[in-house]
Amino acid sequence: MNSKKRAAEKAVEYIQDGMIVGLGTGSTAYYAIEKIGERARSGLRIKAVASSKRSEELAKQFGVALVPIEEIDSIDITIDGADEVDNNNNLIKGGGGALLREKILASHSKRFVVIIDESKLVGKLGRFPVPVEIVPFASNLTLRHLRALDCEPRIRRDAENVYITDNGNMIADCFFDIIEDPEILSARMNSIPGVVENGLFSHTMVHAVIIGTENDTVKIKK
Ligand SMILES: O=C[C@H](O)[C@H](O)[C@H](O)COP(=O)(O)O
Repeated sequence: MNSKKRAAEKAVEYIQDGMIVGLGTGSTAYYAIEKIGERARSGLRIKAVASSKRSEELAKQFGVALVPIEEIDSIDITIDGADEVDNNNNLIKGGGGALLREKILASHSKRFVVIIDESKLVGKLGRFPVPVEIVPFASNLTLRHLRALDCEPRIRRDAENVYITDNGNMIADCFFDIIEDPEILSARMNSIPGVVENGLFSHTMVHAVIIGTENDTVKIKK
């Protein structure tokens, strides 16, 4: 079993009967959704909300019952991947373009469990570009504001076309070197008119990080 799958399956052990479960997005979250489907077929009764159209499709494919997000008040547990995790459990997310819905789910979750393999661990964030969801209107001007934060922003493209999120927006991937203070940077980014949300997730949201290792085990970092 690969390390992403190992981390995902460990996280799914936290799910209990009757819970509302947030489904993350990406190649690691895929294994979690698959495992939840397996447990549902063996009798686990849960309802799920998805952080992307892709994860919604996967849930249907694996037989995970979905509930419209408008019908819930809170989420018991959300299980999701990350692109980078620093020493303090701050995250960069959104490599798969789902950061806005993911952050909404995470912020309403009693437990937000992050599943990664060891390659995602860093001392300080910044090796991976910070994805920032921006509205298409005046995106050139929004990029100017982002550039003033000492990064090189690039509009994400999907082969020939500009990548469009599930919310109809664009993603600016912002290349930094090292991010010294993710909380301050996140606040600065979100104060720019035209920015909808950014992919920096504060450690204060994170209940645990489950790391699948190469040698058949998982480590849990709190
Ligand atoms: O938008 C996508 C998400 O934030 C993913 O959770 C993140 O990019 C990690 O994805 P993966 O598990 O495929 O590395």
